[in-house]
Amino acid sequence: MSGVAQGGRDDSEVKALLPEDAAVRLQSLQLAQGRATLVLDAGGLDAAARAQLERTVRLALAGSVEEVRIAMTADKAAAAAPVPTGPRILAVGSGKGGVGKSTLSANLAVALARMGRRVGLVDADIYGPSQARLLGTEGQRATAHDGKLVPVESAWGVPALSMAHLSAAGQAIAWRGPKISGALLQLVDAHWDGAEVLVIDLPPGTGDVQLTMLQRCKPAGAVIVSTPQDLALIDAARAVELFAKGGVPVLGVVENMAGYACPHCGETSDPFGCGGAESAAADMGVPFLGRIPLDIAIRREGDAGTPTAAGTGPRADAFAALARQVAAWLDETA
Ligand SMILES: Nc1ncnc2c1ncn2[C@@H]1O[C@H](COP(=O)(O)OP(=O)(O)OP(=O)(O)O)[C@@H](O)[C@H]1O
Repeated sequence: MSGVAQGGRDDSEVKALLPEDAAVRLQSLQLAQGRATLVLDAGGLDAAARAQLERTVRLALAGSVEEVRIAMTADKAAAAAPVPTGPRILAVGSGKGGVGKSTLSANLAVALARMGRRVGLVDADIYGPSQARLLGTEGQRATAHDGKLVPVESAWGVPALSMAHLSAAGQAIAWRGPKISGALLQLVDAHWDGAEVLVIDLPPGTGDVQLTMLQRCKPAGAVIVSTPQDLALIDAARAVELFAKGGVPVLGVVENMAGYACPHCGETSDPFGCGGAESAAADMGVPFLGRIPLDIAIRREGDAGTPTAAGTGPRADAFAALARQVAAWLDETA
């Protein structure tokens, strides 16, 4: 479907504004609400050349659209070929950082495992991995076999792979270069033998890792995490849009850090507001998957590597309720 930019310009007119070096690298262009989102093939370009390409595109489109978003893929040829993976991939994303996406990914995986599902966990936050800490596997290192990584086992029935598990194994499998996309693919295309679903904890935002995920890993679905604040919800809407445009069904939005139960008096308050994600999900036309309370015990348990979902009580139940919905979706879409 063609979009229309500021001043009534359509896709082809905007494309015509691009300098030739950018036009030949253009993989896709989308126009919506005055915003142009371009995916450019940056194969063979070093960091300086990528920055220069981005500057020329922004300059060329300035005044013609209100906002320009540019994503660069590393390699056109690589982008064409999907990675064959056994398990179905469930991406957990958020537009904004710090909303509890890693905490939610770990607990969702553990809650699914408790229901008897065979689930693995990939920490796609290449530069800021946190799953080794959340699952209590910090001291473990992944091994490699037949050129592929072997995930580490956690105590919660969830095998996992994270950059934090790789320092030794990285050398053993001849790391395929510094590209972040390559790193992600090695985590995904590993020995996930027997797993029916891989939960992937994505870094926040809509950058290289997300694009690699969409183009090469073909997620079966995505869960979006948001806190109740407006700013987080605006970014959540962007994440929903990114997956929807990539043809990935969005299972729905989870509201994290909703409702603070005071550990002293038991009174519940809503420091970040309440209900924002539910109405935002309705606006976005995606299901609302429920609330996870803001509870200091969830942070403590995460820091201690003993995921909340492995325990009992209302906060574990909140993750179990989410896992039931995901399990139902796995069955419906099998
Ligand atoms: N429901 C919750 N109640 C209390 N603390 C929480 C909750 N969810 C997450 N946290 C805490 O908030 C902090 C951020 O969580 P987390 O690292 O999971 O977020 P993230 O979205 O993955 O962050 P990043 O953008 O850095 O990847 C952590 O200290 C975590 O323990």
